[in-house]
Amino acid sequence: YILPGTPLTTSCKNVAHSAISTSQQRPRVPSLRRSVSLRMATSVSKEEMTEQLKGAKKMIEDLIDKTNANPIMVRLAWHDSGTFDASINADWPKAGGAIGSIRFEPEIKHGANAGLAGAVKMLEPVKKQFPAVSYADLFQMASACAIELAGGPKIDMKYGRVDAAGPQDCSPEGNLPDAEAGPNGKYGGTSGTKPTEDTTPNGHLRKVFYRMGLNDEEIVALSGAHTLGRAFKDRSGLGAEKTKFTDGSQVARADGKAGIGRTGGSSWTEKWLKFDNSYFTTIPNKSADPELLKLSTDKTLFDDEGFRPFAEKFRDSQDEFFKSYANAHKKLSELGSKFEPADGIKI
Ligand code: HEM
Repeated sequence: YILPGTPLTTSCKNVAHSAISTSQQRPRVPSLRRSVSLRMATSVSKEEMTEQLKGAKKMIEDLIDKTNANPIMVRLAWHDSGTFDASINADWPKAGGAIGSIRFEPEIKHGANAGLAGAVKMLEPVKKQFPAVSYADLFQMASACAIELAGGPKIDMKYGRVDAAGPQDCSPEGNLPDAEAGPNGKYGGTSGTKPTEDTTPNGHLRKVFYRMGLNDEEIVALSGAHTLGRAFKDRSGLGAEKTKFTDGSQVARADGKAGIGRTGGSSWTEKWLKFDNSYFTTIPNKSADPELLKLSTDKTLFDDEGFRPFAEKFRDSQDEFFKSYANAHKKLSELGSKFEPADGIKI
């Protein structure tokens, strides 16, 4: 499932003063005249880029509202950025991260990414209509919009991410976390940029997230994204075919409207299209409905001494959760990204 790069836009307003190249490699040509004309063919002004970003945001918001695709957009963005390895000092984009490489084979075919090709496909019409916006930006934008639309915190996003150019920029398989141990009793493995193998879920989570440069508070806060969404048998193999919360019989949306998209799977929370702190109130609740999902990597947030203070804080205060989540999400959304212009674009 290869999604080829979209042709570069040809708008040339204000190139001289605030040009943003949509290509990573500036052509090296001897004549100034030729250089300018080439740049004009591959660049858009900051103003034009801002307009395209705003247009893309509006289109994404409509798309998510219509399809209830909030959870899968959050998962798509996280699986693009979560490959980052902070210890790799080689040239961009060798360290992985939020670079849009998930749209290419082999990355989109990694086991952890099962189901995400459909999410990339949903965003293709947006890319077509706003071609100057990178895939890396589209993925991260869709996630931030999804959270906000579901009632979650506003995330201080910036845009202008440069896209990975091709399959050669894909991360190796094995950088994302496992929710349960494999048949050998171990989580993770040795195939990613760094081994993440561990016999415990907390040890495994730390190996994965510390590799990204994230800390315990950020691990716990980001895990709270499971307040949205479901696990599916035909993707991760986890959860049930369906539950009373996912069969379409109950309202899951934050605004009380009907509609869940595809039925089935197991959710972590009852209202799994609403972003709130119910993940943290449900996981430790022994009398929570048994049809709700509690994976080993969820339960460890209340068992591990380093994680527990944060998990309890987020259980007791949705405000604290939202504050911490918004900061951690912003950081996650920028891991490994290269921005043009370097300080990004706010819309
Ligand atoms: C802490 C380690 C994590 C593990 C082990 C984990 C594992 C999983 C698994 C097994 C699924 C089910 C996938 C499927 O069957 O379709 C899932 C879904 C999901 N994950 Fe995570 N995840 C983790 C962290 C995160 C983070 C950091 C985020 C976002 C910030 C996130 C967001 C989501 C969302 C929104 C879904 C629901 C997707 C849907 O409904 O289509 N997860 N996760």
